[in-house]
Amino acid sequence: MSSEVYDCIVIGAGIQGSCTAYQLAKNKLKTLLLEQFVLPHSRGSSHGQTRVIRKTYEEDFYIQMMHESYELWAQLEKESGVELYRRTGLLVMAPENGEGFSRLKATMQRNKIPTVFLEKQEFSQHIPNVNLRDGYGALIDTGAGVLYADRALRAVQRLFQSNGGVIKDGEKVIDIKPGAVVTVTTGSGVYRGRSLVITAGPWANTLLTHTGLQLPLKVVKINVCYWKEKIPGTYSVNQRFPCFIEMEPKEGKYDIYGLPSNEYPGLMKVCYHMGSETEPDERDKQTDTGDIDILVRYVTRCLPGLVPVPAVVESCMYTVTPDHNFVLDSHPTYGNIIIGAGFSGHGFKFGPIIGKLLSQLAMGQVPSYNLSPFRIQRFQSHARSSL
Ligand SMILES: Cc1cc2nc3c(=O)[nH]c(=O)nc-3n(C[C@H](O)[C@H](O)[C@H](O)COP(=O)(O)OP(=O)(O)OC[C@H]3O[C@@H](n4cnc5c(N)ncnc54)[C@H](O)[C@@H]3O)c2cc1C
Ligand SMILES: O=C(O)[C@@H]1CCCCN1
Repeated sequence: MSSEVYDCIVIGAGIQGSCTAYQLAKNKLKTLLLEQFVLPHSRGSSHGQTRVIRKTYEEDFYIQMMHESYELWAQLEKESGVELYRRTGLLVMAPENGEGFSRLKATMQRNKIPTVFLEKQEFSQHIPNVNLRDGYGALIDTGAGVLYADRALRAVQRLFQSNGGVIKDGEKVIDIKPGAVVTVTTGSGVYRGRSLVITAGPWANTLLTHTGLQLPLKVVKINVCYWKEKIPGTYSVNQRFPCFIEMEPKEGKYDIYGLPSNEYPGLMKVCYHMGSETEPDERDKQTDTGDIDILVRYVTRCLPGLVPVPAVVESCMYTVTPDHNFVLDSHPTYGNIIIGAGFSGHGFKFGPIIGKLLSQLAMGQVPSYNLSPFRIQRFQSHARSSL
């Protein structure tokens, strides 16, 4: 074991761990970022070319965090010199008189988010090649867009290193010994840190076992489906086609969403916002395609310009909490162990602000947002502490 003691060790170099490590290094803390796989990899939750960024949320607290997150993404673009965000707008379709849509509209208005409400008659003029279901309303969050995910992850990791941070990839953490100085053992080394941040995505509970804590997290495999345009360019980012979310689609219980064709020319990404449960190390053994059946019916009904058979299917994982809100908190027993987990399929856009908040917790500072929606305590009967 080296006698070196880091100010902070971060486990997991997905978007949340990388953004946290970057914030710590920027604050001049001696920081080590450990990653089990050789980087870059496609086995967790942060890989792939694109993610949606939006302020379209029903809860004020997410909108407030997104205001700052947009600013931090813009700063990252500036510091890295890499384009990370492309504005496309986000179309939301939902049952017009449903509770979700009413709540969403009210929150958008209350927070003065630039929004265009589309009447049924003008819908097809603004959004050609999309069939709006009868009884469904539509709005556009005009500032929403696409984040270039893989590019963003690389940029943040580079900035972390250029601020003096150390990344050790291909090093799986196999043990954690809590204490005033935490000892972390990997397959090839032993490291010590005054604080520890666990941002292990789908593996959060595997690591938390070493600290006597389990969270109510469900890991699901998402089939990331790309669909071929019958006429290339119909749904292209270059034609200013927006991202979209359909809430409460008739075809399934969860949202269906899409991003304009961009990363694979002629192919549009359309996915189901849920999947089937999996062990993170056994992801490829989960072969359920019930979500794809739902998507085939949806594409056939709603997106007539796409061939209703997926042309490419990739894999990704969500780590889902019971209320779909994140976990951003200190460990209930060990105050110098910080946990960022359960991003429930919507955490990427928050990466920079989550990095800031987790770094504040690791530095013992008061976090700049009220973190009560994200506390471990909210699970009460769910969270099992074996200590
Ligand atoms: C298909 C899909 C679509 C999505 N769409 C959106 C979207 O449009 N907008 C949005 O905002 N969000 C979206 N998300 C969610 C977002 O991508 C995730 O919330 C985010 O990437 C989670 O990041 P993370 O760092 O927590 O996890 P991960 O990226 O999984 O990172 C955790 C890391 O920890 C490492 N690790 C685990 N165990 C160990 C160990 N023992 N030792 C060392 N390292 C370890 C893992 O290898 C991994 O690299 C989507 C997710 C998916 C899957
Ligand atoms: O976080 C998001 O914005 C998207 C919305 C749709 C589901 C996947 N995640």
